[in-house]
Amino acid sequence: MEGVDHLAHERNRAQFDVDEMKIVWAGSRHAYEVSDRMSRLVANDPAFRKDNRAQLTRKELFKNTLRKATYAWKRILELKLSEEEAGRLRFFVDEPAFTDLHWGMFVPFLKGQGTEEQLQKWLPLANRLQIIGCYAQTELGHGSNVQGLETTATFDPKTDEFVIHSPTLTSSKWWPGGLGKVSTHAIVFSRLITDGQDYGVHGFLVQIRSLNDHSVLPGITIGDIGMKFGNGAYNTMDNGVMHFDHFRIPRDQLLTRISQVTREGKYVQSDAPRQLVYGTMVFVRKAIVIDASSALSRAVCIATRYSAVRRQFGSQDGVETQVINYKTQQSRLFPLLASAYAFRFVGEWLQWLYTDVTQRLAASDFSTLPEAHACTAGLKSITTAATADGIEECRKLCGGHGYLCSSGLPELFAVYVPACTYEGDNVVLLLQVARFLVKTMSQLASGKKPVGTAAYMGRLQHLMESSCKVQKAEDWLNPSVVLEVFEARSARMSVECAKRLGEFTNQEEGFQELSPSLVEAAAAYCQLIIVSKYIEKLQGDIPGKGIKEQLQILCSIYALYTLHKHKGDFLSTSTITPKQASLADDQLRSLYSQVRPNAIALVDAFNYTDHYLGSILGRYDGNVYPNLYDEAWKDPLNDSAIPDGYHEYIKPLLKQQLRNARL
Ligand SMILES: CCCCCCCCCCCCCCCCCCCCCC(=O)SCCNC(=O)CCNC(=O)[C@H](O)C(C)(C)COP(=O)(O)OP(=O)(O)OC[C@H]1O[C@@H](n2cnc3c(N)ncnc32)[C@H](O)[C@@H]1OP(=O)(O)O
Ligand SMILES: Cc1cc2nc3c(=O)[nH]c(=O)nc-3n(C[C@H](O)[C@H](O)[C@H](O)COP(=O)(O)OP(=O)(O)OC[C@H]3O[C@@H](n4cnc5c(N)ncnc54)[C@H](O)[C@@H]3O)c2cc1C
Repeated sequence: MEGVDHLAHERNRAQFDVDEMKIVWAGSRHAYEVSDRMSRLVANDPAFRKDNRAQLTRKELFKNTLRKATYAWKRILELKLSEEEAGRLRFFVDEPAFTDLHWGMFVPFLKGQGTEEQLQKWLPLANRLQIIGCYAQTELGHGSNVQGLETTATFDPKTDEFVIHSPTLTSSKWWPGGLGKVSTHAIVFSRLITDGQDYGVHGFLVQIRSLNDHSVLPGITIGDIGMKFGNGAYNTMDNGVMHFDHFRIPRDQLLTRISQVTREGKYVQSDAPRQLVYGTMVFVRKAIVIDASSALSRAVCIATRYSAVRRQFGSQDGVETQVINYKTQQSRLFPLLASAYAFRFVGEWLQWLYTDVTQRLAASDFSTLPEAHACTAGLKSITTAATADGIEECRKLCGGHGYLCSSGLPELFAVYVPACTYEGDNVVLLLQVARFLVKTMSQLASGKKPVGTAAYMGRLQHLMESSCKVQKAEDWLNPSVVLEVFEARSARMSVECAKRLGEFTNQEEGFQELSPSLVEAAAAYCQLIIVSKYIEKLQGDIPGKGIKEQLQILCSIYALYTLHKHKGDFLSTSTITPKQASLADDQLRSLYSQVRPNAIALVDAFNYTDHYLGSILGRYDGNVYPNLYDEAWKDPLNDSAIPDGYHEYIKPLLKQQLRNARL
């Protein structure tokens, strides 16, 4: 029954204007129009077909990715797309490729660390893809510990060059995407050594392959690091290994916005903090938070549509029940739907914070850098962990069919999970947030007023003594009650950690010992940010029929579900009583019932094409079964009724059994 909308009855139940919600989700009418246009452009072009990825060998897969990435670039030039349009086009092509690292890390690092002269030389080449760059920071022996990197860049005043060298096996660059087979250039993080002194890690621009025949330059060894988790998935990317043997580059290829080496070999540092060398990581972590809402919403869209199509067990009128009507299904699915919206809005805020800090840095105001680092690191950690778990939960919500590649969920999971590791392991990043909190607490004692997301710490005494006012379930719908409860829980966990840290004579030893609790306090702070930014968003003007009401319901679900999941924190800090926790659960159930009639429309608001979703279970028209059935026959195993290997293995086996039976 092609052409029939099996979910039409669900769409007719919606109590809000879906088209207006699409604009809220996209961030603005302009952003919506760009996304909508780019997603259709990709979906309607057969060159971007992706449904066969799981069946391709690594070599076929990789070549196919090169074809798509270069074709996408050709279309970008032909259509004269803006930077924004080009970014959205690449997003909807939905295939990790060398271009992600070129545009996502190489170019931003150049822009952030290069001087005007360096930008004039390199940026036009990079912007026209006349050179292709990657970001070579991580090594075989060190990833998290950036200060522990071993590659050296030793200045040779005789030739006015840096000598890039990998002194050990563990100093080999290991993981950079785009390095293995494609990039012509790399940002290579190396320890700067001049005049016998080691000045720590700096970024160097290094040409690694010939621009004539793509051969690796003499003195460098490069390869791909091998297959990664899942079929298809992230194997479209050539994550690479690179070893240097005294490879020479000109002195002006040290990217020198924060420090320089003079012709004589003197190291000169600017006034800017050296942490600015980590600036690209802040930029990408912010992008990863926004990306988390995309990945989670995609999985939720599939699971929600399929849950409305799927029926199991009878009901009184003889029609089987849609699985979306089971309270357990709702209690697993709707918090993920709410989280997708919550991550979207915190991502919007993070974008604002990033723009703000960038403008301040340009004016040599470094005061908000620690907060920007803590927020990007912490929110990257919380949102990627919840999204990875959420995608897997969506697979389970789709029962057996969720395990088929044609559901789109296995590949989405395999592509997504490394987000918990890349751009900073999630635990390592939460420990950075914990350091920020401990520092903020200690500065309180010296009278420094906390600002931004830590401003609530200024009301510490009140938050330590306040008691939650909830008496009935509906009281949990009051945003100021919810906000204060999250503030009190976060403040009390931080105070408890600080108090216990004070019992150690050696602070660093105490930090190591208490790190599991510190990570929990850091997570509480990040969840508070997500809840508070969502509440702030609702205080603004949000036009459109029923839009604000739906967003309020989802905000309450995100907050109360988070409270439910971390009940132990709220109870052990005496922020709420067991009775209040149980009232929160009552309120949650009631909220789930309010989401139910709007569920399909709320996922339609993501405006994903069937091409982007890549899922038979998540099809817009809900016509799942015939398509699932047809898809099975396309598997190469079904090319013939008798499989390869029958004559070799199965036939002799059956013959043997027959002989044994006769004996
Ligand atoms: C590309 C995407 C775009 C695509 C675009 C296409 C469009 C599609 C859009 C989709 C987009 C997404 C898609 C994703 C695809 C991704 C592909 C995979 C990419 C993966 C790339 C990578 O994977 S690339 C390697 C990343 N590798 C790390 O991530 C190492 C972690 N490890 C550290 O990050 C540090 O090493 C660690 C721990 C802080 C300790 O640093 P440390 O040793 O120096 O130690 P300390 O703790 O002592 O820190 C000393 C002081 O620095 C302060 N500080 C520290 N960091 C700071 C910072 N960043 N900014 C400011 N301040 C900072 C700190 O707060 C202290 O401040 P204070 O002294 O005042 O207290
Ligand atoms: C798909 C993918 C793409 C990548 N792309 C790039 C790229 O383009 N360029 C690039 O340079 N790198 C890249 N990386 C590397 C990535 O950034 C690192 O793997 C990441 O930063 C984690 O570092 P690690 O591997 O050293 O983990 P480790 O630090 O070795 O982590 C191992 C375990 O130790 C724990 N741990 C480590 N330190 C501490 C601590 N201080 N306290 C408590 N626990 C700790 C961690 O929590 C983790 O459980 C990529 C990685 C992946 C998976």
